Order: sequence, then structure tokens, then C-alpha cells
Amino acid sequence: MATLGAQRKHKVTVVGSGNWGTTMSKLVAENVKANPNLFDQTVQMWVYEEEVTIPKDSRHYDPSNDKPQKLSEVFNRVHENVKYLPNITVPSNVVGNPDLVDSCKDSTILIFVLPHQFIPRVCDQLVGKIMPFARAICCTKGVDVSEKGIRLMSEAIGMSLSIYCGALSGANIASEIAQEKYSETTVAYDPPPMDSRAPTPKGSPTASQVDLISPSKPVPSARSARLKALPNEYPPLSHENVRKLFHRPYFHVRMVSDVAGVSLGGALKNIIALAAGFVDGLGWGDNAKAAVMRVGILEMVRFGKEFFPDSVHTSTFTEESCGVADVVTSCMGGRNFRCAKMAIERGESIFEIEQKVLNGQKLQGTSTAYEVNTFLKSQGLEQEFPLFTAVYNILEKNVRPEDIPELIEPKA
Ligand SMILES: NC(=O)C1=CN([C@@H]2O[C@H](COP(=O)(O)OP(=O)(O)OC[C@H]3O[C@@H](n4cnc5c(N)ncnc54)[C@H](O)[C@@H]3O)[C@@H](O)[C@H]2O)C=CC1
Ligand SMILES: O=C(CO)COP(=O)(O)O
Repeated sequence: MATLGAQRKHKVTVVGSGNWGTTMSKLVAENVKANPNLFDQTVQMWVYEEEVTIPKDSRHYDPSNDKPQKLSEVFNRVHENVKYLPNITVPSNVVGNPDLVDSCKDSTILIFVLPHQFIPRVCDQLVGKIMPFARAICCTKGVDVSEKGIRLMSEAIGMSLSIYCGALSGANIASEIAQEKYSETTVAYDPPPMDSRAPTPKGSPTASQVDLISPSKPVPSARSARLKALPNEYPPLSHENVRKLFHRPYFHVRMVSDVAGVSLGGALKNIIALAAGFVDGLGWGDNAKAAVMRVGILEMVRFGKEFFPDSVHTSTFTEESCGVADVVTSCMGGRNFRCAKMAIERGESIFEIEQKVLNGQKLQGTSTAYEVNTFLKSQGLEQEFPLFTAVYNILEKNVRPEDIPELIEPKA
């Protein structure tokens, strides 16, 4: 067994404490307990600090102490995230830490679970402050678009911190997983060969050469930092051991190597879920929803093949949880779907609905629709992705949701 002889254990930090971040902390904490030979028994969870008032219907409500309190302090006292994941007990080996740098400083595994718009700033604060040989897994769903092009969030994290970053994504509505209802997920983890214990050979691949840049048309400028090999004292971060960190009896993990496919599935399905919400909000029924899902899946596959041609496998979208399966679950019960539907039904903007009903949780589909549109425009390819373009134009009020059938009809 490869872990024999390893004297040190992997320490894990979950960077984020929202609905999915807290759920991720719970399942990872259960797994570190189940694998004490591999993992340190404490899981750090970075909490973006805010003041919370414990609601009256919470089991933790105390009338003698109903003043606003720090979220991290409440979490560490009651082992429940009363704001973002109420009524779910998180194991006591999760420590909520409001100090980002302190929460990550000696961890070898960083699990990023933040809304994607916050990733760049958070990574900036961590540069030079983490273990140089740390590995990351990105559970965030989104893309990073700038004037230089488009990057996966895993690329944004990996390039910013000069570490390897894989991705976890699937048909994963957090509240169901927090209640330990069965679901599947996909973990893409494919570090370059130098991750073996041998000293880095001369001329071995750099982060940018191997997996931190999509060799696609829109190539971002990369820092060509050499990845640091994991020291011999740690158990290897093989597929087998990475799987042990995430797999639960109620959360089944399939390991793959296609980081781009897994990341893009998670990001682009959020745009499709908005379209599904728009047509459902019009009262058009399940056939209409299926139609936008079909067109959206085709655009997702096309996007991957067009812009990440050397890395994306089409089968990732069709065969793994992070593809069609995530489109299906997100278009049935996800927040993007529900808020888009409510926006049409109430005649309000989805941005207003997000503020009113999500209690601080964030939609990812709206900003992703804008980012993908900025990128498609820069490539002159808006017309090739009519559903993605329609969603952007609905958000911008340039077209109406009722126009969707005409807009996605193939042009002769
Ligand atoms: N909730 C779900 O069912 C799932 C979510 N995801 C993805 O996970 C990612 C994180 O989502 P959730 O954990 O659900 O978060 P959330 O939407 O429940 O909560 C928002 C989080 O952002 C934090 N935040 C607010 N302002 C911030 C700032 N300036 N800097 C840093 N953090 C700030 C809040 O404290 C909170 O933890 C998203 O990309 C989402 O698409 C993926 C699968 C399932
Ligand atoms: O990613 C998700 C399910 O897989 C959750 O989607 P929402 O952010 O739309 O709730």
C-alpha cells in the first residue's frame, strides 16, 4: 500500500462556507475521520465573516441572546451554519476560521467552494502564504473571463497560486447531499507526471505546459511556475486517495482526468438552468424545458470542443454526473432555475429575486451568462451559441423570454 512509510498526514481546508461549502466540509470531515492514516483529523473551513441573527425558528435560537453574532463563532459553538445550511449538524472536527491565510497556511489540500466571482480576490490574498506543494480541488461552478480570454476556475486558482488544481462537479444540489440523500459526482484530477516522488527532472513539464492553460484560441498569459512535488513524507495524492476524501455512502465519486470537461459542465449548465426557469415561468411546461435543455447541452459540448479542443472529452458531458445529469437536476430544482422562474412569474428582475429570496446565497448563472457572452462577442461567435446568447439578451432586456423558440431555431 502506497501510504506505508508516510509519516505525515494531509491537512484539509475548505475555502468557503456557503450552502455547498458547508456541505462539502461536512462530508470531507466524515471522510478524514474514516481515513485517519491519510488525513489530519481537523478540517479547517474558511468563513467569510458576517454578523448573523439566529432566526426564531432555529433550534439554536436563544431569546436571552438574540443579538447579531459572528457567523464563525456561532458555527463553532453549535456546529451548524445557521445562515447557509440550517438544520444540518456538521461534525465537530470542522473548525470555522474567519482568517483566510491562517485557515490555509499549513494545509496540503485546499478545496475551493466559493461563488466564482470571489475566487480571484481570495487567491490574491493567498499568494505566497500556502504550502508550495499544496494541491487544490475546485468545486466552484463558473468561468473566469478577462480581456486575455477565458479560463476555467481551476486554471485561475492553479495559475494564481502556482499549484495543481483539479475539479469536482456533478448533479449535486447541496441541501440533498447535506441530508445524506444519494447522489453522484465527478472528480477530475490529473496532475502532471512530476507529482510522483522523484525529484523534478530537468525539462519536466511546467504548470502552464501541462494543464493550466487550455491550448485553445483564447490563451491567457500564464505564469510558467514549476509545480512543486509532494514531499515523500506525505501519502501520495493518487486517484484512490483523492477519492477517499470525497466519496461517501451517499455521495458516489467517479474519478476522471478531464478537468476542462468537468469544469465547463458545471459552469455552463447554470446558463441552461436560467433558460429552463424562464420557459417554466411562462407556464410552458416540460416539453419547452426539455427543448432548451437539449439545445443547451449541444452548446455546452460545442463550447468545449471549440475552445478547449485538446482537453475536453465529449463523453465527460454525456457519461458523467457533471454533464447532462447536472443539467437535469439544475433545471428541476436548482437556485438558478427557481429564481429565473420566479422572476418571470412575479414580473421582477432575477437580480431582485436573488436579493429577496436567497438570504445571501449567490446565483452563478447570471454572471456566467454575461461572462460567456463577453467572450463569445470577442470571438465573433454569438450566433453560434443562440441559447447562451438568448439568456444574456433576456437578462439585458433586449429580448423577451417568449422569443426563445424563435431565437434558438437554426437559421437556414
Ligand atoms: N449550493 C449548491 O447546491 C451547489 C453550489 N455549487 C457551487 O459552489 C459555489 C459556492 O456556492 P455555495 O457554497 O452554494 O455558496 P452560497 O451561494 O450558498 O453562499 C454565498 C457564499 O459567498 C460568501 N461571500 C459573500 N461575499 C463574499 C466575499 N466578498 N468574498 C468571499 N465570500 C463571500 C458568503 O459568505 C457565502 O458563504 C458556487 O460556484 C456554486 O455554483 C456547486 C454545487 C452545488
Ligand atoms: O450546481 C448545482 C447543482 O448541481 C446547484 O445549482 P444552483 O446554484 O442553481 O442551485
